[in-house]
Amino acid sequence: MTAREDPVVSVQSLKTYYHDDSIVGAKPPVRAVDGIDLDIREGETVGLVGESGSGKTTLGRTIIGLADATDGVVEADGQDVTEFDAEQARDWQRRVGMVFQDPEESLNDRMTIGEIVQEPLKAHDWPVLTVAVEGDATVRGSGVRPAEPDETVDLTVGLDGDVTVRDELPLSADAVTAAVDRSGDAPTVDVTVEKSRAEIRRDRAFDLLDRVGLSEEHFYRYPHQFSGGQRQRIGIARALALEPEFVVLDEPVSALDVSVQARIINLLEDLQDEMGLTYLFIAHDLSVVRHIADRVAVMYLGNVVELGPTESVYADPHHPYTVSLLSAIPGSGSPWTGERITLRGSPPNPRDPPAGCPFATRCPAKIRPDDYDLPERTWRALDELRVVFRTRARAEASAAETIKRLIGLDVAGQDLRETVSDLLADHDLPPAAQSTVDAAVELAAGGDDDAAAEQLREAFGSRCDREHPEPYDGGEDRTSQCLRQEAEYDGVAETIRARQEDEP
Ligand SMILES: Nc1ncnc2c1ncn2[C@@H]1O[C@H](COP(=O)(O)OP(=O)(O)OP(=O)(O)O)[C@@H](O)[C@H]1O
Repeated sequence: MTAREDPVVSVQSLKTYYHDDSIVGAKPPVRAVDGIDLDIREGETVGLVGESGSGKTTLGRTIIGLADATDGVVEADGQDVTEFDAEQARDWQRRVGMVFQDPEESLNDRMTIGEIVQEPLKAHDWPVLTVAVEGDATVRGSGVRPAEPDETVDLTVGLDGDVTVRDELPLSADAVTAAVDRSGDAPTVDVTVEKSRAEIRRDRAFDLLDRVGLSEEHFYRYPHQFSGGQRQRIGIARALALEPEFVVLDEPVSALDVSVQARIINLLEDLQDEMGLTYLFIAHDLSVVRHIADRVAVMYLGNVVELGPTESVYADPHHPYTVSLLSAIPGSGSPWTGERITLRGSPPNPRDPPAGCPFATRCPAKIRPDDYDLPERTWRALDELRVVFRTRARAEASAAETIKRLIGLDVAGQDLRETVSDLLADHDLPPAAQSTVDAAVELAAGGDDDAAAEQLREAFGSRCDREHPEPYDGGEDRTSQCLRQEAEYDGVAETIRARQEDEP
């Protein structure tokens, strides 16, 4: 669907860190969300992708107020969600919903489907019907209150006592009477609802089950009696119970068979159209969000490294991490025509992220200094050598042991110099580079591993290791956080292709 421009939620410089509870020996916090800017516009679906642990769930939970922000702003209707008091937070909870990945775990097996779907209704004491009266009037009655300006109106009462009920409510106008007393200065309206709130809740649950493709007969059954796809439908009905505007869908189809996935995605799209919903759709790979997302946000180590309209990002990814994710889509669906990119190693520890670009340690398009013309594999060997010295400086372990762990070499009995030459054995370093390495090894052998690492950094270090990239405006509603977007550098895809050709 076409999104309108207004953001429902505007995330600004958001950080969510998890701190250890223990005071003694506390580790640095996990920087799950580490400085994110993201507007989610009314009516759109933003696909949030990235590998496990990149912080997707934490971002979704922080937006809807289930996780505490450490810093930054989550703005909705001009207010900062992260600063809400208890009552405002409760109000916000009504306006947002969340669907979880594993319908098996997220549904309580001791509750019937009817109870599960009604749970949020009861928790929020729903319904208290909002009443709008023509002109200035006082509203009285149990289970009703006057509608605030800009609030959804449940009952509209005319001064002749005529009542109109909002279509979405399971309540007929016959069940509501309004007695208008005009004897005072302003009219007073006494509203009586003949249907109990429990009955309205039950009928609302029936409606919700119907909307998600289940039926009344399922009301008294238990979750274990349903298939995975049906359980996810129940999870969706529960998330929509309070008519939210914004829903976080956290891997809603990842646990389902492929054939079922398509049906659930279709259902979510239909519900979005019918109810005017805005979605944040979390998935770990790009193939799932391709059809449902208007825009895609790619997350890595607590950062949104690329953001843009889905088709545009697919056709021409700007960030090397996006390129690598796209290259992993199996079959002909991938717009990346090069070889699959296998990222080296694993993501850095989010308690201790790199100082520069978060992706620098694994980036297949890392910027290299102009001083030497070396093949990429040699640059990587030099990076590894620097990590060895740094790790050795920190851990005070023997360099041989460190190297052994890092690259799996058999180094038993060898000394530092030998293991370093093993690491660089297949690489042809120009004399100037070789003497820099030799000097660094001497420093390390003399016990000054820090100086050795620093020497290598000065000679062979990359901008990417030092500078955290700012969001770069790529035009056409696109941003990416990669220094390679600057005009002086070759493009990301082009660089990766050239490096792949260099090293079959
Ligand atoms: N309650 C918590 N306490 C401490 N660390 C946490 C907590 N929840 C998540 N983390 C850590 O925060 C980081 C981000 O986790 P998060 O679940 O947000 O990522 P994700 O991208 O959604 O991953 P997944 O797809 O595996 O859920 C991870 O390193 C994770 O281990």
